[in-house]
Amino acid sequence: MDQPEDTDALVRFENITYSYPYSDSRVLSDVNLKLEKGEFVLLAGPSGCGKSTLVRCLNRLVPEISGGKLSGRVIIRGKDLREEKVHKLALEVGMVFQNPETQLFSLTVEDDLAFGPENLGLPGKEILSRVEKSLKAVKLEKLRDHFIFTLSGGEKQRTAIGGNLAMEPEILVLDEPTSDLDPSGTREVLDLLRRLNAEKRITLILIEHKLDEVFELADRMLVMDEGKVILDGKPFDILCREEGKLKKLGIHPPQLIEISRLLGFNCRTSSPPYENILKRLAELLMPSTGELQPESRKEAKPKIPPALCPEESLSHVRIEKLCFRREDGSETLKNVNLDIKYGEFLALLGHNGAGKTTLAGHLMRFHKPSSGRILLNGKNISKYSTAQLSQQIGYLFQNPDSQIFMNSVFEEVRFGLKNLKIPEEEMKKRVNSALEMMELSVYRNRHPQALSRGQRQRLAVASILALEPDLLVLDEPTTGQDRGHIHKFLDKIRELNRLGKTVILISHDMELVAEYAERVIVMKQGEVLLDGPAADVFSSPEELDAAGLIPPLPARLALDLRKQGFDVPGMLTVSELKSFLRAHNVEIRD
Ligand SMILES: Nc1ncnc2c1ncn2[C@@H]1O[C@H](COP(=O)(O)OP(=O)(O)OP(=O)(O)O)[C@@H](O)[C@H]1O
Ligand SMILES: Nc1ncnc2c1ncn2[C@@H]1O[C@H](COP(=O)(O)OP(=O)(O)OP(=O)(O)O)[C@@H](O)[C@H]1O
Repeated sequence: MDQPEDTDALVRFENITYSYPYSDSRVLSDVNLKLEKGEFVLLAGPSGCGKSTLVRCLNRLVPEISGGKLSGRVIIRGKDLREEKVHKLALEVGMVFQNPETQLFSLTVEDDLAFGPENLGLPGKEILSRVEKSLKAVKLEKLRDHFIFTLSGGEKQRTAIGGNLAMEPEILVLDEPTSDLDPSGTREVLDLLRRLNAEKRITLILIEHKLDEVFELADRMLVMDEGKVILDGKPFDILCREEGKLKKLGIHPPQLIEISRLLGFNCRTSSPPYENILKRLAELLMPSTGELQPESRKEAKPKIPPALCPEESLSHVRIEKLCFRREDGSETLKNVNLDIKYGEFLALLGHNGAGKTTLAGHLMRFHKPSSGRILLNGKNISKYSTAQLSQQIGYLFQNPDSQIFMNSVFEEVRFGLKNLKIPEEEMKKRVNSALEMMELSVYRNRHPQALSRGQRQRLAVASILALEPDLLVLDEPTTGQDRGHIHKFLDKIRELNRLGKTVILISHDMELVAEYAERVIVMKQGEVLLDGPAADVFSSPEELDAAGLIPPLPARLALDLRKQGFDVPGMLTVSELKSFLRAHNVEIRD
């Protein structure tokens, strides 16, 4: 029987069930949802649960482009989308995809932002004004004339968001829009979304794995699992009430909620402001640490670019006076000196466009230095080809699609091993174990492009792990992954590191860096700004701020407690904070 039309809801999903072509398994299973105009909805769920597929029903990319079987209806403003044209919907429902490269087609940043409004047939003046507003909103004014192919990952992400903003759509779907952005860029974009939602009442659907920055912005949180919406409510309520269920799905509570709960705050409707958490911590520590101890404050001192180590033989990688000037004359790397020892777990951080990927790419000779040199195992790499280097270095590209090209998941992992001429039996063993490690065994015969983004990312990682290289260079390996998979994967990397592998991790995720990396290098505009143990670097908020970075919450709390005179060590993670409080007999709720 037809349900009566609900004229209030902006969007209705009615009994949506969907399977991809050549597959009987349901990726969406009887989804029923109503979204009101102006709602800010946070959509979470483990990698592969169907989030991207669900939102793609809103502009009929599913099933018009994807193929497959869709039953049920999606209704926007009372209109059944089956009667709408896909190209028209693309203008009404803005969509920022996970991989920005799939939606940038113009030559320059400015052209790309103008593309949508031009297609709407708007007058020239209006187009110009929208482009200007969007450029400003995503802070790309300075790069307006730059060619898209020259942009860094984060700059591309900003362009994709800007392009959608310029269309001023009524509904805007963002599929992990901040995954490639630096922390301050993330805050800016989220602030922009908050304003768009509040001032223009744009309905927002935000898909995110990392909830820390977003949960306070959303009015509503939806959690999916295996093609179904299993939780629907206020973010605070869900995060507090359903912690166990969420953790099982790999959705970890934001640090703010975790710490607030530890300290006995009630977070069912809101979280306490940072100042209140700090105050509570100070109160709790007061009796046990006794009086204030300003003189014992240990100001951590990160090393500023280190002097070159004279003992070359100890270095796994040694970068000496490396400069890289591009054809357009821009200096992307300026006198970089680094000495990386065997078995180090090092994180390379910096704002979008700081030069991290360019530096890492030098190790593989994707770029040739303008001056300076790089030694690998004491040998100048200028003698080696990229193919030779790839036998010693496992290099994970920022975008997994840049390195996936075989026709099945199994073949993809086997490919690199074939090049190493490893015997067939050994090869199979390694492929199977890498697929198992990355929880991809069930997809072994599937085409890689028929995987979700998180699954493709894990496939790229599996291909590298199978090679068992001595040096792993991982350029933002955690994008598109739920926290459960991220921890399993990074635990594995840590295990390899403990067995002696050297790891260079490029990341914008400060929490993960704080948890896993021993040494942190911060780049700013092509130079090394900070280099030292993680605890020291995260105790330098001013320098980090200059590089667009924000220390994780426990590190900020420790720093502020020290400023108040408490003798608190540099703490990087919630578990370190817990141990510290326990050691000081502070009662916490665990
Ligand atoms: N073209 C396709 N053919 C067959 N199966 C597909 C195809 N694309 C995606 N899938 C499968 O559909 C399921 C849902 O994928 P979807 O991309 O919607 O997940 P997701 O929740 O957005 O994941 P992620 O967080 O990793 O992006 C996954 O198990 C994926 O393997
Ligand atoms: N092919 C190119 N031509 C000209 N400039 C380029 C090219 N590739 C990158 N750049 C510029 O070099 C700078 C450094 O880029 P890189 O990708 O190394 O930055 P990143 O620190 O890895 O940034 P992100 O965090 O955004 O990935 C950026 O400003 C970028 O615009």
